Amino acid sequence: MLSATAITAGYHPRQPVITDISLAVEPGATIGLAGPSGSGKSTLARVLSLLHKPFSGTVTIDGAVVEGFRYRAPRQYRTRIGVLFQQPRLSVDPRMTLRQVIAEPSRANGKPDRVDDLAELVALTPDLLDRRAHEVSDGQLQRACLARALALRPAYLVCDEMTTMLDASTTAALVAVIRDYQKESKAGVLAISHDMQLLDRWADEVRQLDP
Ligand SMILES: Nc1ncnc2c1ncn2[C@@H]1O[C@H](COP(=O)(O)OP(=O)(O)OP(=O)(O)O)[C@@H](O)[C@H]1O
Repeated sequence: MLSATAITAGYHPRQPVITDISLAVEPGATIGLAGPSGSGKSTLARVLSLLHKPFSGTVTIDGAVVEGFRYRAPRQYRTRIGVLFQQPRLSVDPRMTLRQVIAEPSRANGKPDRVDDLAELVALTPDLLDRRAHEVSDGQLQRACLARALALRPAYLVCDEMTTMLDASTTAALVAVIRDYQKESKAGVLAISHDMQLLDRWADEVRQLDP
């Protein structure tokens, strides 16, 4: 289980964005997270992805309490959590080809890169793999980001407004890829979205963050 317990977090200690929030993602489950803009959904997602250190509270992964966040997060925990963001362009080095983007986590961890299999999984055709980020659409780039997020076969996937920039058919295709991966791997998913219809269809349970 990936869980946050009594998390208080934000960017200024005197003005936390979220206060005393607890949330758990069981293996195989999809938890939706909704709430108005500014309520702290992304902040909570970043804490759970070990990218942001909370002021207080704990994150545990499969029973182990995480002691370090950001660059201090132990690799064995970081690699268990895949992350997808709203704007793929901000999370990709523009000098890289899609092939390099998808291969990056495997290379960094000394594993075989499986780029062709991962590209097929997210329906990226081979000709796209040699293009750079500015030579593909948002949807194609988000497909590459999903392939990158799945590269190390994470036990948990945090999707922060992953589909906001995408059209309905690309959204449906990416959600289907995640569902298939989940069926086969029993991964737990945290899905953040403004789109309640999407969350109702996608998630087993939807949590609402208050303003
Ligand atoms: N890096 C940052 N530095 C300072 N304040 C920030 C930072 N990131 C977010 N905030 C502030 O924290 C609050 C919560 O932001 P957050 O992005 O977590 O909310 P959200 O619910 O995900 O919003 P949205 O639905 O608009 O994405 C907002 O008031 C925002 O301005």
